[in-house]
Formats: sequence, C-alpha cells, structure tokens
Amino acid sequence: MAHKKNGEKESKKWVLMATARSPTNIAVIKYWGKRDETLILPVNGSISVTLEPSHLSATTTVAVSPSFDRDRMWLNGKEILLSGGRYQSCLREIRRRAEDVKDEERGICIKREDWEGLHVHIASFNNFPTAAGLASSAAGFACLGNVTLFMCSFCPCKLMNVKEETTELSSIARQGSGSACRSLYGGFVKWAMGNKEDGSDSIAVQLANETHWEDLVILIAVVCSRQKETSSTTGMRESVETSSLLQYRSQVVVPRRLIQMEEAIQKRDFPSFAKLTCADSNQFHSVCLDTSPPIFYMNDTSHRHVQLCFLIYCIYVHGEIRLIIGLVERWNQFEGTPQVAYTYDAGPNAVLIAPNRKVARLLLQRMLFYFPPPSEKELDSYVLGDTSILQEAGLHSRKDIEALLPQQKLKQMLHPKSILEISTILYARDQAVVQFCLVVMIKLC
Ligand SMILES: Nc1ncnc2c1ncn2[C@@H]1O[C@H](COP(=O)(O)OP(=O)(O)OP(=O)(O)O)[C@@H](O)[C@H]1O
Ligand SMILES: C[C@@](O)(CCOP(=O)(O)OP(=O)(O)O)CC(=O)O
Repeated sequence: MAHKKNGEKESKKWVLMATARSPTNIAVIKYWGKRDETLILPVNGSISVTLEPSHLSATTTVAVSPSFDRDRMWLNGKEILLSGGRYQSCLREIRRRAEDVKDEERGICIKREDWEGLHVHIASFNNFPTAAGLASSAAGFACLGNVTLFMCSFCPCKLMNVKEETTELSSIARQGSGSACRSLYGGFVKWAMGNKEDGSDSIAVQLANETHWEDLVILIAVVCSRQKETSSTTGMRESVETSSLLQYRSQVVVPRRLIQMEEAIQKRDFPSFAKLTCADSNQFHSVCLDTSPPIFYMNDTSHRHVQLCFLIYCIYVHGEIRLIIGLVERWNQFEGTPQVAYTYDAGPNAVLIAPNRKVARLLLQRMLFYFPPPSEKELDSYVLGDTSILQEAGLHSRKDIEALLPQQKLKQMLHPKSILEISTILYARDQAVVQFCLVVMIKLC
C-alpha cells in the first residue's frame, strides 16, 4: 500500500487526484451495430470529426485513496451505479495496466500490485446535454455518447501512470463506449472495425489533424436537450437483430464510403464530403426505421413533449427536423453543388457543417430567420459557443434578426413544390413557438 512517514493511520489520509477533459466527436460515417457486445467491436468502420472541447466536452476527476471502501461515480453531480459491465471493463483494463506511482513530496508510494486493492471516486460533468444524441456518447459515454466512458479510462490511466500508447488507450475507451475511442484524437478520426476476435485491431487512428481543414465551421442546432428514449446501445442491438438494411449497409455501403470519405478529407473536397455525410446520416436513420420495432430518433422529441403536454412546441419541433434537412437540401440543390452538410446522431439535434466562415454566416442568417429566438430569449443565450460569426453576420441583437429578409436566392428557390413547406416555416416564425439553441463552433479540436 502507500507508505507515509507517520505510520499506518496517517497513510489512510492521502488522496491522489487527476482531472482530464475530453471532447466529443460527431460521426460523418456512422458506427451502428456491434459484432461483439462485450468487447464492443463494430460491424463496420466509422469516421468522425472531433469538436472543440470548450463547447462540447466532458471533464472528469478521479480520486484514489486507501480510505475509499468502494468504487463510486457521480455524473453531472448525481451518483450513478458503477456496477455496469462497461465501467467495470474500463476499470479492470486500467488496473491491469497500472504501474508504480511515487509522489516523494507527499511520501506516497503505490506499488503496481497495490492498485487492485485501491478504490476510486470519479466525478464527471458534461458541458452539453447528456444522452440527447449529441455526443455520440463519445464525450460522455462520449461523451455522447459515451464518448464518455473514455473519460473514465483516460483519467485513471493518467492517475495510475499507465505508459500506454494512444492506440492502447483507444482500445480501453472503446470498451466503455464504442464512439469514445475516436475522441482520443483531434481532427478527423477513423475507427477501423478490425477483424481479430480479441479486438486488438479494432482501434481509432487519426486521419488528419486539427489544422488540416481549419476552414470548416460546425453549427449545432439543439432542437431538444432531453434524454432520448432508446439509448444507442439498445437501439443498435435491435438493429443488428432485425434490420436487413443494416447488413447491406455494413457489408457493402460503408466499406466503399470509408474509402471515399478518407479521400474527400485528404483532398479537402467539400462537395464529396457533404454528399457522403448527408447520405450516411440518412441511411443510418433508415436503418433505425428498418429496425423492429422501428426507432424514430428524429421524432423522439415529439413523443417526450406530448407526455409533458408541450403539444404546440412538440409539433413545431417535430416539423423542424425535416425543415432543417429540407432547407439544406434545397439550398444545395439550388446552388448545384453542396453548400452545407447535415448529420444527425441518435437524436433530433442537427449538426450542420459549412465549408468556410462565409457560408457559415449565410447559414446562421438563414437559420435565425426561420427559427428566431423566442420573445423571452436574448440572442446571447440563444446562440452559444464562438459567436464571432454572429458579429460578422451583423447580428448583434433581436432587432437585427427581425430585419433579416429572406435572401434573394432563397426567394428564387421558391418554386411551387416548396411553397407549402416554406410557408409552414414562415408560420412557425410568426408564431415564435420554435425554441432551440444554436451552438456555433468554429474550430475543430
Ligand atoms: N461524462 C460522462 N462520464 C461517464 N459516462 C457518461 C458521461 N456522459 C454520459 N455518460 C454515459 O453515457 C450515457 C448516454 O449515452 P447514449 O449513447 O445513450 O447518449 P449520447 O452519447 O448522448 O448519444 P449518441 O451516442 O447518440 O451521440 C449516459 O446515460 C451515461 O451512462
Ligand atoms: C449514432 C452514433 O452516435 C452511435 C454511437 O454509439 P455509442 O458509442 O454511444 O454506442 P455504444 O458503443 O453502445 O456505447 C454514431 C457514431 O457516433 O458513430
């Protein structure tokens, strides 16, 4: 055990702590389905973009002390059970790799073999909605999704002085939550599905670092921050069991898309990147619909709000999801080449990617025109994150938004087929019932 100069009683008093912050990531080629539930091995590879941690990240502190009698964890201030297999796998893997730790100043010396008998207390906070389909569990189980269990493994690693390469760490994180393994790197990351039964080749690798495609701007429309009804883990299990589309997707479609996406990223080819991103998000949600019973992640919000009796709100939220996709699709179609990409994880929140600040300004103007802040909300609590684009777009107050006119080009896009949809949006705008926040992030982590 740890040895302190003042004897056994004193030695019970020490506490060692370490804190780490981890970003979330958003998949542009989605991971959906496991071939091994325990080791968390996917049925296909995936590619993601790691987000700037100041806006979407999990911060985890781990403490270890001989006075702790069991492992405990608090998530966003609330104690949660650590008995789940994933948390246990992570802690076991980390303890297995732990090494001697010496803190001479405080007289602490922990031998390798001592770690088995020591307990940890873990406290983690997400600076964004938990389990709402935003983090790919990556930042929190990622963080979002879970991406978050990765935190549990990362922190203790630091604390236990684990001398592992990042690839090893990514394998530990993966066993917490699949998407979490991609959050160990910035920039663009690929999680290779691997073929080995023990999962040793199912690891994340960085495709391009955070400076490779700096012009990209990511804007997240938070339609709903409530916890979704079907977790990603349950949802993908049901898809594997029942969806034949998933089999086709994982065996035929994704392998091809991974190659095309890697190429698009290397060449900074935004049109190809956008086409692949939108198509893959749409196919992922089609797989969810092809699951029995079907999973409606994009509609989840409406079900919850009906239960909570926010009926009007839910109707418009329900509408928005399709409207955001419609808005982007029409814009892209009108320009003849993709201007903006959209992607949705297992939830209704839209992740929109613009190729540069100029397009991002236009996108923000359009979004705010169609979905202005509700009357009781000020602009600075409606648009969060790096708001410099807001300033560049000349949007300083509610008045500036009210003065926005639909851009000329958008007017021209109003051919008869889309009139109905646009007038629904305008109706929503007039009613001011649409409430959601925009998070603008301009730098990839
Ligand atoms: N900071 C965190 N530390 C540890 N575990 C976390 C953390 N944040 C979230 N989790 C775990 O992840 C679960 C949420 O995962 P889930 O996959 O359902 O949602 P998500 O990650 O927000 O969405 P998605 O994976 O679709 O992006 C939580 O219930 C919790 O168990
Ligand atoms: C839709 C997704 O966000 C699914 C993420 O799933 P999780 O990583 O949360 O699942 P588990 O491995 O069961 O924890 C797509 C993605 O991030 O690739």
